[in-house]
Amino acid sequence: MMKAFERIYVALDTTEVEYAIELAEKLKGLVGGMKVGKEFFTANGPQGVAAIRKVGMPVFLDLKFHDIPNTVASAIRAAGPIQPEIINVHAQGGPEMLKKAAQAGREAGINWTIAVTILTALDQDDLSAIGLNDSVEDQVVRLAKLTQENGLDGVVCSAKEIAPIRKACGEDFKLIVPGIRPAWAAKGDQKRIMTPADAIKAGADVLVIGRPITQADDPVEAARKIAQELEGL
Ligand SMILES: O=C(O)c1cc(=O)[nH]c(=O)n1[C@@H]1O[C@H](COP(=O)(O)O)[C@@H](O)[C@H]1O
Repeated sequence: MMKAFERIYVALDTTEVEYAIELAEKLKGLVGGMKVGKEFFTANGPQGVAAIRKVGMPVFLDLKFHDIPNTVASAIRAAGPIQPEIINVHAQGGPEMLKKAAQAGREAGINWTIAVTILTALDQDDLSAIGLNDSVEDQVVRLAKLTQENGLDGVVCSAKEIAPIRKACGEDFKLIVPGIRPAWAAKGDQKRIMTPADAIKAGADVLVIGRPITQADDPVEAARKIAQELEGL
């Protein structure tokens, strides 16, 4: 059973490796892990990720691979030596890509290989603009089922879709949820959002939280406040 604070992964969206290490050191013991994405990885590569791992925190390598099946599988195998706890691809890469990604994740010894459904910065109008005329919820559930059928461990989704995905995919399927905004934080570019406590109550396994912690005047205090909101739920 995960403790409440262990469900929080902090998004290290920065190019600055020293700052990232310092933040990871300060947040160790207050949150469950660090999420390293395209900005940090493009600037600092696998060595940068290794420096975060060295702090002693699990890492979610968020590179959202979306390419032909062979390329995605090879990229996941290449991530093996970095030893991320979680890695992700885009579910829109299709069934064959998902299957190969799941296999590669297992071969690489990565604990959870998961797929992004519909990004939390998109809403119904954005889906229409790219020619997807189903509701956000139907499209997310379709992609979650496809992800599960092809052997991955879970999905990234907004908190708004936790209930329908749980219904479709069951209790063991991992739900990693960004677009988290405490009542006191700015929404920024996120559109499908929820508070940390409500997302956990809805059934999220992991909360991905960036700016509400990293851009706070005191990130340690912000992380502590969020962890406290989750205690005893
Ligand atoms: O895969 C992700 O982590 C992800 C998927 C998604 O649908 N939406 C989303 O915001 N994310 C990531 O989650 C983090 C959210 O950061 P904040 O909006 O600052 O809390 C960013 O690093 C995003 O890249």
